[in-house]
Parts: sequence; structure tokens; C-alpha cells
Amino acid sequence: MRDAAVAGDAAVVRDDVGIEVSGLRKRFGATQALDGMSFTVRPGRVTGFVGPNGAGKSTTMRVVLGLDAPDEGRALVGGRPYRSLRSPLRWLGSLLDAGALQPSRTARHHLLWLAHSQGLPPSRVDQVLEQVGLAGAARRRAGGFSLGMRQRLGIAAALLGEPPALMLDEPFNGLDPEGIRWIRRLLTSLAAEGRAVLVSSHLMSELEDVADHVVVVGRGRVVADTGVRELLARVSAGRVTLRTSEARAAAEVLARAGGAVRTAGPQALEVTGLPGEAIVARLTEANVPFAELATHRPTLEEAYMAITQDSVEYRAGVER
Ligand SMILES: Nc1ncnc2c1ncn2[C@@H]1O[C@H](COP(=O)(O)OP(=O)(O)OP(=O)(O)O)[C@@H](O)[C@H]1O
Repeated sequence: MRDAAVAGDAAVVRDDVGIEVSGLRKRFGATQALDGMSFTVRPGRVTGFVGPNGAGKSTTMRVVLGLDAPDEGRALVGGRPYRSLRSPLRWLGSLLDAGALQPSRTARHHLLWLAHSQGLPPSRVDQVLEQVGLAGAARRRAGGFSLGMRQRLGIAAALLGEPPALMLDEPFNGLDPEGIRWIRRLLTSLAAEGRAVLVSSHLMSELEDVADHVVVVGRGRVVADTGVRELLARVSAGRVTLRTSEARAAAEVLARAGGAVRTAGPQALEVTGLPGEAIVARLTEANVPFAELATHRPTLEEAYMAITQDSVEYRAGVER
């Protein structure tokens, strides 16, 4: 019955299909690639899957797709193992290795072949080619495509079955700045339609302005699983920079008011622990001249550094 619901021709995306990974363990020889990996990708938001090279992101995705068998644990799509789904592309669209293409096939034929194998109508092929901006290159051989075009073709394949869940491994790779903006907009709109979207990256900065939630991994396990807004709020220490010709006097006033002050240039100070309004009020009261007061908004990258720093300390703590 659930397959029938997905296969229906209504444009409505079903919004109850997530991806659930629980207690995955996987060893390759001496390498413990997954060491208790557990998280859930919920519908209606973009979940970033972030961690350094070798952290276990691709292996997790391969396990979700049934390409690698875990030693322990399980992975479910819409409550079922991917391999048990009748038309898997209608459930979960994925981009794993954009290079894995038959080079002599045209982009259109590649997608037609996929559509046919999944019982999808050929009309979907032209729709997705249009959607990813490859309509003009549809009849060119994929072997001659740039990496960016291959990424787009891989994303077209992922979108073919209008799946309620999507899983993309490093989709920003090889894309130019316009391509990166394009994919951010696409991912945001897919999540806004109610789809569950998992996107991996080894660079937190790539997920800025697109991820609603992040699962940070290291050494085969989850280090943090948190909303982006909560994460930024947690690391937002309220850093303010200002210029003043009387840096020494300003530093004294602000330190007395409870701020942590450090010199950030010949006539520049950086203050943490005091809101901008309090800095203005204290310096004005004390008649200390200042200019160019700037409140610093933390980036996702800084948040990531803070989390991974904590996890390094945590590991150091438990290993002793
Ligand atoms: N087929 C395999 N045989 C042996 N080791 C493997 C295999 N697949 C993965 N590994 C190892 O498992 C660990 C996790 O790799 P994985 O590719 O999942 O990490 P990742 O987070 O996706 O990193 P990357 O961004 O480099 O792809 C690495 O140490 C990797 O070398």
C-alpha cells in the first residue's frame, strides 16, 4: 500500500518518509569505518552530514543503499530496508559517485535507461534534465562532461522518481560558485516540498545557508546532532570589534564592565562577553571616542570548530 501511495500521480510529496540509521558498525580489515553510527534524517529539512575525510559518511550512505552490509545495526528508508523497496528510486534518490557513468551513453539515454528500469515514464527524463539545467546537453555523451555537469546529471538521476527522501554525497564537489548557489536553492526547495534531504560534505562552510540541521561525525560515530540555529546560538559568544584612538582607556572601561578585551590591530579592539549596546553605553559614559563598532555573527565553520574541539577534548578525557 505504501508503494502505491508513492507511485500515485498526485504532485503532493508524502512527508512521512525519513532515513533512519541505528547502531551501525562496519569494519574493513583493521579500520573501524563505522563505530555505532546512529541518526535520523527527518522530512522537510536539509540535514548536513559533516565530518573529515574518512569519518564514515560514504560508508553510511552505502549501507543505507544496501551496497555495503553492516556488521551490526540497521538502516531504514520510510521504515523499511532499501533493498526491500519495490521501486527504490521512488523512495530515495541518491548521488554517490558522480563519476560512475557509462561514458558512451548520452545524458538522456542514461536517464531513460534508469527510468525504464524503475518503471518511470520517459517524460520524467526531460523534466529532470530541465530541472538541473542540462536540457541543452541532453544528447551529448556523458563521457565528455565536466565534473560539474556529471554532478548535475547524478542529481537528475536522484530526482527521477520524485522521491520523498534524497541522499547526496558531496554534491558540491566540482561545482563553480554559480553551481553551488544553484544546488543550495535546489536542496532548500526540495526540503520545503516536504522531502527528507541528507547532504554530506567535509566542509561545514559548504552547508552555510542551506542546512537546517547538522549531524557531525568523526571516526565512525556521531559527534553532534543539532539544529543549525541552536548550534549557532550556542557558539555565539557575542564578539564585537571596534576602532578607537584611545585603545588603552577603552580596554580598561570595557574590562571593568565585565568584557574580555584583546587588541585586534593598532587602533582596534575585540570584545567578548558584552553586548554591543553595553559597549556603546560604557564608552559614551566614560567619554572614550570610538567608531566602526561591528557585531560578529558566527559562521557554521566556527561552530564546527567549536564542536570538534569539544570532541577532541572529550576523547582526550576518556582515553586517559
Ligand atoms: N571498501 C573499503 N575497503 C577498505 N577500507 C574502506 C572501504 N571503504 C571505506 N574504507 C575506510 O573506512 C573509513 C571511512 O571511509 P568513508 O569513505 O566512509 O569516509 P568519508 O567520511 O566518506 O570520507 P571521504 O570524505 O574521504 O569519502 C576510511 O578509513 C576508509 O579508508
